Amino acid sequence: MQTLQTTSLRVAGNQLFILDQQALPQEKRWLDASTVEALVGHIHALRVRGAPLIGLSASLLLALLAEAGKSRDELALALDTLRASRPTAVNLMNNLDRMKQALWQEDFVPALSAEALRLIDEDKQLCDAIARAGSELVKPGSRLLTHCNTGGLATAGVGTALGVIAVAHQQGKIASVWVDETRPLLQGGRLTAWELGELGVPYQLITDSMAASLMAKGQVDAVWVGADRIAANGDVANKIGTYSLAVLAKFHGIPFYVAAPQTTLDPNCPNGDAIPIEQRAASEVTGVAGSFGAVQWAPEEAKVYNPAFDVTPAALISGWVLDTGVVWPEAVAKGVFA
Ligand SMILES: CSC[C@H]1O[C@H](OP(=O)(O)O)[C@H](O)[C@@H]1O
Repeated sequence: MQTLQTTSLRVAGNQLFILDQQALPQEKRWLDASTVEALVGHIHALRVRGAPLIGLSASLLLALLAEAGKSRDELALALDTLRASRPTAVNLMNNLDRMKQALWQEDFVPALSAEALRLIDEDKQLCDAIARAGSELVKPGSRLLTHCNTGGLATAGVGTALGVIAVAHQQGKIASVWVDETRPLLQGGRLTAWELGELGVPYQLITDSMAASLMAKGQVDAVWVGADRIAANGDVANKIGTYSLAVLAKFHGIPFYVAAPQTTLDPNCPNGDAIPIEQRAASEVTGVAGSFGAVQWAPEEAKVYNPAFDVTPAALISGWVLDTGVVWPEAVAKGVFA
């Protein structure tokens, strides 16, 4: 496969490398992800993360394994293993379903490579389209609030919600961005802060618990988040803490937008109750770990509830900003996502 580089993926010499997103921003560390075991480990540990990126990394690896001579049966097993690596973000399943179609073609090696590269190029274009559509909703002088990380690190392009913010910034419409640190894994405090700094977008980092008082003070003009899965009725699974932001935004009359590509839609999932929510390790809540080391502060015996995502009901969402344009609640109520 040709040499390829995105913000957090690299293909060189038929090997896949990933930018370790758990080491950022203190360290830019590229790690080998050229086996199923290695990539699954990176996905489990969120060294590779972000709904679109998880699917794209898995697709690229499958294509590289095919070029390395793996049999169709070995590739089918690899595909199933990768497909099960994280349960909530549907982009992974959607991408690998397309790769499976390529796998069953007679000349499957070039078919897999072509499909993986097509998915990468499509995601870049999807991000650009989302950013164009979403930036039109951003008014001059906006103070936006965002949660988790939805930028170039999580996609092959400019990002989803963060792509909207980046383009709106280029248009001179962003006064500032409130960045939720996003406990427990701090994707906002580590990754979004880093990406917005690189982009020169003015931002202030806040703890997740500060969003409510900022809204009460009239300091937030709109909330922009990404998505891991959009159900047929418009319910959205996203990083834990998104639902509380949506409730707060509704209470304060603040627009709440979800930005996502088509690959996040799941018409086979009737509503948010049917979205599998990944439960993660207690150690992510009882302490913190990164390239700086690790520290634990809660009692060893502490019982912990650590869902990686929550579900925001469609009734709390002002608009779904997709690559095909903005989808408003009336259309969602009529079943546009079904
Ligand atoms: C454009 S990324 C979408 C989505 O993925 C993130 O989850 P994670 O960091 O666990 O992979 C987060 O929910 C983002 O909103």
